[in-house]
Amino acid sequence: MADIHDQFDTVLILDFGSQYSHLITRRCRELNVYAELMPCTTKIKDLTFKPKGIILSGSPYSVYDDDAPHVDPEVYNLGIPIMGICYGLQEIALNHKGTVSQCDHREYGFASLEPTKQGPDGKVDALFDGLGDEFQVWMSHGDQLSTLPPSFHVIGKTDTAPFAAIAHDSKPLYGIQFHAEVTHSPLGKEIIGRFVLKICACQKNWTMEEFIGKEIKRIRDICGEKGRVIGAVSGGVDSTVAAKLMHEAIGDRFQAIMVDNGVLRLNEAAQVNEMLRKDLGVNLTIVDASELFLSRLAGVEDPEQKRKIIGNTFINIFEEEATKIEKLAEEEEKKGAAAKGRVEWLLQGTLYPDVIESISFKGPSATIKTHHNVGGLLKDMKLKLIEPLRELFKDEVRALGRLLSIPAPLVQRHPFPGPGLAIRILGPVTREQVKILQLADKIFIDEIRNAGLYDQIAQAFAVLLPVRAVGVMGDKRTYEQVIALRAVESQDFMTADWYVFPPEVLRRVSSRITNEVAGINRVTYDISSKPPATVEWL
Ligand SMILES: Nc1ncnc2c1ncn2[C@@H]1O[C@H](COP(=O)(O)OP(=O)(O)OP(=O)(O)O)[C@@H](O)[C@H]1O
Ligand SMILES: O=c1[nH]c(=O)c2[nH+]cn([C@@H]3O[C@H](COP(=O)(O)O)[C@@H](O)[C@H]3O)c2[nH]1
Ligand SMILES: NC(=O)CC[C@H](N)C(=O)O
Ligand SMILES: [Mg+2]
Repeated sequence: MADIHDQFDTVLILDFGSQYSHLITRRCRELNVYAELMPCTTKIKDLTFKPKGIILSGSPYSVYDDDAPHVDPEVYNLGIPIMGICYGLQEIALNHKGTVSQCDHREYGFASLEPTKQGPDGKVDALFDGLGDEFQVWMSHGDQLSTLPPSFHVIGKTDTAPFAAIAHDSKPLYGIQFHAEVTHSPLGKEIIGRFVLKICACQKNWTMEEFIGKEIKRIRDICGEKGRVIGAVSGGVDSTVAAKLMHEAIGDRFQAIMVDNGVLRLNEAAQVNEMLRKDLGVNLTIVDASELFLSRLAGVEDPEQKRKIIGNTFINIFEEEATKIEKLAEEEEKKGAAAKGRVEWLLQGTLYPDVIESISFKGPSATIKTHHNVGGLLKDMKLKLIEPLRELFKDEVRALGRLLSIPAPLVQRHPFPGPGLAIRILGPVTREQVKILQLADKIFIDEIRNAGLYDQIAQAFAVLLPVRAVGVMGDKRTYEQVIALRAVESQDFMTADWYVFPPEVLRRVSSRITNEVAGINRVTYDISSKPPATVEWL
């Protein structure tokens, strides 16, 4: 089976645990060059493909730390271009007998890089050629090179770092002390581009147009003539794009299943049904399991327990449905229908950030909350996994969705968590509480859309608080619940900031919710960023 890195020129990013490693991967992809992240401990003999170039990331370690991670020295025998960023530069220097020492003071923030003129004709290195006599870069380090390794020369310096960028005299080996991958280095992407396009000579063919054709062929190869696939869909972007891609590849041999868990948004099941079946032509079964979910959730307040119950119930329902589909096919066959293939595969909408998290060199970080979805938990299922979006970032998935003619409102949809409204109702979940939250949430989202703000906001939703407040309505005292509104701007949901609304939008939302939703007499707006808060309240 042709793997993705056999089909596209690939830059390998070796991760030493920097918080920016994934950004290096992203920058290459934005330049239409396929890049993949692997732990720095990867052994070259275990690589199943030959990269066109390698980038060594930054790291929280110092190269001289006892437990500092080091690259397999075999990388230098591959004969391909290698560039180190920050720790990566220090690692290359150390591997070539240079020295690294602690700076007098840590350098964190902007610096001005001056490309150094080389040789008699005074040209600057190809990495910086034409970028100007001096340009802004962003630094984050406590160590720096104190002596240059033999056979290397300086290609750029700053006021405090005389070896801010270095290159080997005859081999394609480079090191830069600054972080070219962050947007605070305005020419950073251009510099990464010089490396991957000019020095590594990668083809610029990583586009979703190229990807679609190749991925559809790959799916067909994997599934064979008859193999059938089932997949859980939620109406969210990831599962919809994955479902549509499967449909393009194997048509009706793909069967989508949506579970109504009783904590979806207002009319969500009906809308997803309409969309997937009619607009996208995907085979869909909707299973109404709301009774079961809500009965298992009764009286539960603890957020992690809510997640666990929902995750487990999802699996139970999903397995039942998979078995039903298999049985049905067997019965039809017995009655003489043409033999259908076995349901061998389970589609999952896993994205690259999930993959990165699991392969990151740094290892597991503290669990803030367990993000539950369906597929990730199907441990003892006999089904094999098929994950067509495994290599993609969210914006690539959206671009893919547009190419697959998935309607724009769907492609731009805000994410919605698998455990749904259960983690937005702060007390126990009941049908009545779900109804209140569904109505308030719909008003909020409708008004955001009416104001033309939906696409500027990464995620918006209402939260139902378990407290009651006093109000006055029609001269009568009321004693009712409170809705909190949440809207955030975010690139990747790892960090987020609250969205600044025009006041009239908030006024309209508040007035509509208190007027139209029985049981609510007060609306508040959440002005917390992440960190220290999280996006969801639970
Ligand atoms: N109600 C549901 N019915 C069936 N599957 C679901 C349901 N909710 C979630 N899932 C499954 O869990 C997966 C993970 O959910 P997640 O919310 O992360 O992704 P998504 O819903 O596809 O996209 P988005 O992140 O945009 O909401 C989905 O891709 C889908 O396979
Ligand atoms: O599928 C999911 N299952 C979950 O249990 C879950 N919890 C949070 N989220 C979504 O993740 C993003 C970050 O949310 P937090 O800042 O609250 O962790 C936001 O987009 C959240 O909506 C979830 N998604
Ligand atoms: N960002 C980095 O890669 C830092 C590398 C190393 N820990 C230093 O302080 O210099
Ligand atoms: Mg979702």
